[in-house]
Amino acid sequence: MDIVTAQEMYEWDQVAIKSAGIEGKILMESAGRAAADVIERRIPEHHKVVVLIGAGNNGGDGFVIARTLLNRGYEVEAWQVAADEKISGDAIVHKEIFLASGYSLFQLNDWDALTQSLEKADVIVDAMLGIGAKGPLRSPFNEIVELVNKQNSCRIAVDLPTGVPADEGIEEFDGVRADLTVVIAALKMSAVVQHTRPFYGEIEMVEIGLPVRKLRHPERLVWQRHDVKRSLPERMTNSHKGSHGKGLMVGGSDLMPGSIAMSAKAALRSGAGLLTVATAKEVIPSVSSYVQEATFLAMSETAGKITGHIKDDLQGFDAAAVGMGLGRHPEAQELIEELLEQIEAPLLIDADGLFHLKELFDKVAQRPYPTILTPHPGEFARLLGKPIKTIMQSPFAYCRSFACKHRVYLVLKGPATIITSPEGKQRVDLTGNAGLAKGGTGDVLSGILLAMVLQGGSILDGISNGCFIHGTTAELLTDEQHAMRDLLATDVVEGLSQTFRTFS
Ligand SMILES: NC(=O)C1=CN([C@@H]2O[C@H](COP(=O)(O)OP(=O)(O)OC[C@H]3O[C@@H](n4cnc5c(N)ncnc54)[C@H](O)[C@@H]3O)[C@@H](O)[C@H]2O)[C@@H](O)CC1
Ligand SMILES: Nc1ncnc2c1ncn2[C@@H]1O[C@H](COP(=O)(O)OP(=O)(O)O)[C@@H](O)[C@H]1O
Ligand SMILES: [K+]
Repeated sequence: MDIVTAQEMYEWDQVAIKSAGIEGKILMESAGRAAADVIERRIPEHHKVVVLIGAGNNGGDGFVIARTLLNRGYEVEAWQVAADEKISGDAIVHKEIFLASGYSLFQLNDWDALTQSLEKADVIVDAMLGIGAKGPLRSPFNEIVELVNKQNSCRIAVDLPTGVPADEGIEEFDGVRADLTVVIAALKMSAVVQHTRPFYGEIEMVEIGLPVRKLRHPERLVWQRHDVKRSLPERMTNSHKGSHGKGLMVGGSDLMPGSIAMSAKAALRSGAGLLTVATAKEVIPSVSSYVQEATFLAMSETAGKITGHIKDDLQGFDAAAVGMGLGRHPEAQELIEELLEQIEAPLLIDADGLFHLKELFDKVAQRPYPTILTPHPGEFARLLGKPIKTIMQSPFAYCRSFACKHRVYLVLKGPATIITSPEGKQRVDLTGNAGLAKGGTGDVLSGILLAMVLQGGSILDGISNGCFIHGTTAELLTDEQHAMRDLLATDVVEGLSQTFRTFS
């Protein structure tokens, strides 16, 4: 599922119109009818519907929706909330068809009448502004949005809630708070950005007949189950443990032995062939009792934290992960530096491993092997030296420029996890739920990601699959045996079996 900016969406429309000969008014008819189908499926026939219609193409969709629902017997009041002379483009055509079909239109001459109409409505359809909205809402839209948000009725937005910017990066705005948004043809960026996402409510996407093969797809999409099914490496019948990768995991300390333990178990539960855990000597017994399948490298330690070097040969590993429960002591920086220089394979850096990384960016960029960083927003903000709020307002742009500049794969974790390749390709994982908002779930993710990288295929596919599997496991667990409140990171580790079974 593509994620587009307003500009990219307009380019698609132009391809449809100019290259494929699908006129704008046909696209509008398709969009409006598809949205009406969604609305019809969601509401009982006796419900009173008010459709609020703006001047541009979003308003045009509104004329089609109102006409279609009226044709199908719904009680609909269609309100044109822009002046007659402002109605533009294909919306003019659909206004004429609406009127010529024998239906009447309410005009915004009398605020009391609109207020009464909205108060009586069971459903308010917002077809006022879509991707064309620019700047703060002007009158009367600002007043109408306020009025709409006060109602108890169900609010259904067309394409995007009026007032919400389509793109990332806009902090100040006021918008319709929709219960459901019928998204046309592709997700707009703001549908997955933290501060704009809540305005959309539930999201349902409709297809409007765009010529998909002719479109220039942005390298930005939602990673879905069918993508995982297609790209998850198969386990061959005659494989042996070496076929599935030999992994190294470095981390753990006396006060955080659980992190590396959960990462290690998650990696093994996700298919890693062989796993060696390098950790402080005194930490080994607690980790090994939880992960009996792993082997260990005892690292020298000071006050329960790894301080020494890895003396073992680092050549034989197919991938490594470092940072989980490592601690933020100065010696950790030397360890990360050593791994960046010596691991001749993909290296994933998480948690405390990211703490000193700002000092090591040169080493990261120089690596001829893939480096994968998995920060949460706080860790990413630290790496960038910018406030979390600033980054989370434009996460796609920040992730892209960071990943390209430092030549890394970046996994910015959250309810919408953004995965970026060093070339700037972006994938969003929308799986998971607030059950994962707990300490330790990031460690589990690191383990899963290491295992995915170990098992071959492209790194970008592997880490995208890992994020999907992590989130889907939480969903399966909270659907069945757990509530979001009680779900633990260790439950996610054990729940992986259930998820993998759905892929076999
Ligand atoms: N061929 C197409 O382009 C298609 C477009 N579609 C719909 O068209 C929408 C985009 O249409 P438009 O480009 O006409 O844009 P919009 O309909 O989103 O908005 C344009 C109108 O809003 C006004 N406006 C902009 N910013 C404003 C503000 N801050 N306060 C008050 N008024 C403001 C403009 O003056 C203009 O009248 C999409 O979101 C989608 O719903 C669909 O019908 C499918 C086909
Ligand atoms: N509300 C949420 N919805 C979906 N996923 C979430 C949510 N909160 C957290 N997660 C996921 O849980 C994990 C948390 O990772 P992280 O913050 O590193 O935790 P920790 O360091 O405690 O292990 C990430 O994969 C993140 O995407
Ligand atoms: K809208």
